[in-house]
Amino acid sequence: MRTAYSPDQIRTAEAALMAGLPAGTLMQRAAAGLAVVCARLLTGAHGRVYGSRVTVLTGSGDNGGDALYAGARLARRGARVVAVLAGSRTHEGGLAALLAAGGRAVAFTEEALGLVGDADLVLDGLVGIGGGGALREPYGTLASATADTPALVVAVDVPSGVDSGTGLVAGPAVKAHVTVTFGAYKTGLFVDPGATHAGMVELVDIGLRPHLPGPDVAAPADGDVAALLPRPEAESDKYRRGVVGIAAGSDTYTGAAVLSAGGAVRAGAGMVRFASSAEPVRLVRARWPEVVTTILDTASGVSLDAIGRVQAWVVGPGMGTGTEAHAVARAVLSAEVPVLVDADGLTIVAADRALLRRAAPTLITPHAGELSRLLGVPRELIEARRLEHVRRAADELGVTVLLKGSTTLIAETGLPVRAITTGTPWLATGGTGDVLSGIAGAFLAGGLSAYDAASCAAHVHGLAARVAARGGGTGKGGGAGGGEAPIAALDVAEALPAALRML
Ligand SMILES: NC(=O)C1=CN([C@@H]2O[C@H](COP(=O)(O)OP(=O)(O)OC[C@H]3O[C@@H](n4cnc5c(N)ncnc54)[C@H](O)[C@@H]3O)[C@@H](O)[C@H]2O)[C@@H](O)CC1
Ligand SMILES: [K+]
Repeated sequence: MRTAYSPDQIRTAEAALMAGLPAGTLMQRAAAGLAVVCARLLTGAHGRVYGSRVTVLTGSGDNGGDALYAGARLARRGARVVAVLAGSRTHEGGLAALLAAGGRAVAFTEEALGLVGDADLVLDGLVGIGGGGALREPYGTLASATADTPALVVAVDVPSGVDSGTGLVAGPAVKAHVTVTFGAYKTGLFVDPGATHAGMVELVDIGLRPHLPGPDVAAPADGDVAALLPRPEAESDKYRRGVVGIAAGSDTYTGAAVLSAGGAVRAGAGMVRFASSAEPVRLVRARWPEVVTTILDTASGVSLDAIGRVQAWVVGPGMGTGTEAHAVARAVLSAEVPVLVDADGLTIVAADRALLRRAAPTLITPHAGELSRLLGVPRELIEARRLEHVRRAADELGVTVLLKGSTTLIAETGLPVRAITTGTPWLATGGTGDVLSGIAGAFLAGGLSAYDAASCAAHVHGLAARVAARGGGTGKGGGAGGGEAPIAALDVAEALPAALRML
């Protein structure tokens, strides 16, 4: 599991580590690691470090110091290094080291701005974990210039303009190809929009690990998900593997039902029971003959008694928001098993929050718009401050929350937020969320906690989308020349077995 920490956690750990070391040791460790990565990138792109052009954007804090010492190391290997001094102060030791190694330094001017475009590699040492709010000038202008340069852009610790504690970008920000971060990952590198600005993130060990507390955010890798997933054993039967109930679809919206059921079937549920009105039941039976279906008669009040035992429920996709749908949601949420609420189910609980007051675990899977209705907060604010709002939703609603997005976030009170980055932009298409609900429902029924079921489902869903976009599933999303192509939601369900085999 890759783990990330808030700037306060990092500073506390650094203080503890520094207490036992000569002054400046950590900065030297950081700069050495940074220079190694830069040298490797330059060698990869141009065959050598010697003669390459490096521009160091230098702010007034220690982030600038790291960049200057790394610039000095590159200058000693023959790189032509120029530092653009953008701050009101400059790290003295770092500047002296750069000049002694044959580098140059210039003040910020229009001309200096040209050095961003003329470099082979730009090192962003404007601000690190000490940054706050939108970048002031001239930092903002320099950060914007990194978007247009043909150079490799390497951010020092954090891309300047990205809030290291939240991933928030409040103005111009450096868009890096690679971010070299020190000691531990910073939360803002895992959460969009910060994660996108960071590019590939490389961690340089400076000895911080023994001093770190429990993480702020954690990003599971394939192996972590594989270890969590329920695997059938010799004595497993369909009941032990987990029976998931799905209450989804309506005579108006039938597709969501087929997709949610498909997600559950392909993710390995022992059995899927499906309950809805006649038309979605007919279509689910036609597409997934292994699903056991029940036509719900809502005329005389909803009862789930005839459906048989389930270990978890999924409620909401395509079910509508009328009186009958409300009655179904109420019946499902009064069951004493874990329940996943999605889509129309979220609209229903937004209007009747009391439905979420229950003893068994509840997982909700909103996108930013649905969370906006649940919290009464504008959608744009949720998009900009995803971490804050996913946590707030978990605390306020007392449930596990999976917030969909380019990085999916999962929050439960008292636990690190999980960040899932396996997705692809091709996933932003209608119906993929319905597939996710089925996958997570299958994992809940298989015995995972809501937190782990949500994390594993989002991870596997993202992998399946990638497989499908490359044409590797049985879906029809095959891209020419090994590239990626658009996918349909059912392709994601069909690619699940291939994705699970990859773990
Ligand atoms: N503390 C440590 O032990 C270590 C720190 N290291 C480096 O030190 C960095 C932190 O250094 P600092 O605490 O000096 O802080 P930074 O260098 O990250 O930034 C602080 C400076 O930026 C200015 N600033 C803040 N927000 C700004 C904005 N929006 N626009 C323009 N200027 C802004 C501040 O006025 C201050 O001068 C880390 O990110 C890392 O790069 C590393 O050398 C490893 C060891
Ligand atoms: K930086």
